Amino acid sequence: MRLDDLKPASAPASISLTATSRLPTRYGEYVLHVFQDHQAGVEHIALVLGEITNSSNVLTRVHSECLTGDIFSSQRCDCGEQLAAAQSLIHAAQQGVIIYLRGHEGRGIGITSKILAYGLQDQGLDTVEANIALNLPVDSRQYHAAAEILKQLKVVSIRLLTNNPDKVSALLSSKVVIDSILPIQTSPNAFNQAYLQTKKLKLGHALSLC
Ligand SMILES: Nc1nc2c(ncn2[C@@H]2O[C@H](COP(=O)(O)OP(=O)(O)OP(=O)(O)O)[C@@H](O)[C@H]2O)c(=O)[nH]1
Ligand SMILES: [Zn+2]
Repeated sequence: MRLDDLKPASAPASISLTATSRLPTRYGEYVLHVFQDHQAGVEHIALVLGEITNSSNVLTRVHSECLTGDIFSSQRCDCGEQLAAAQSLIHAAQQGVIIYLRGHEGRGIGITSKILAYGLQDQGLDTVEANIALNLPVDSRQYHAAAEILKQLKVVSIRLLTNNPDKVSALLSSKVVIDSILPIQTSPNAFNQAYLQTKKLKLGHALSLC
């Protein structure tokens, strides 16, 4: 796929493809596209394996940026493990896409506030209470950029890897066609057990925990 192939005349100017390259990874040889989100002022990533243009049922992970989990292997959350699991599943299927959404750090509150929230969680608040104590929204993420990227990649419909019902609703309201939803389970550890329990109980995530 070339840059020109990805620019339908009808695409809103708010998201545009700015660069593309091969990206060999431990999980296969992907193609990485950078999309500039002019409205949010961030650059999102689409990591594509195999041919997804005009394809249905494409295995898809829409992943919110988590610096601590994705880069530093933090055990306070399950993000890093989920990202690796998604890449591994896509590798096994030999087709799929990971849309890595920037500006989503801390469910939208940013890295400074997330780390402040971690401090409050260390004093006994849960992940939801900590955001509220900082006078910040519990979850301010939006997904229309992901929908627009899927449209520009000409993906017809997806198999979405997620446990988050709000993500499903948001993508559906942005006109993404979801064929099925696949849970993305990770192994809880001593540091993220309470966090996962809160995601399940307060945020409605489809997690099977004991
Ligand atoms: N504010 C805040 N954000 C967190 C915390 N732990 C992880 N995050 C952020 O939460 C986002 C990921 O959201 P999750 O709820 O883990 O998962 P999800 O993407 O909504 O749902 P899945 O598709 O099932 O993974 C990332 O942006 C993380 O930075 C926390 O304790 N507080
Ligand atoms: Zn995380």
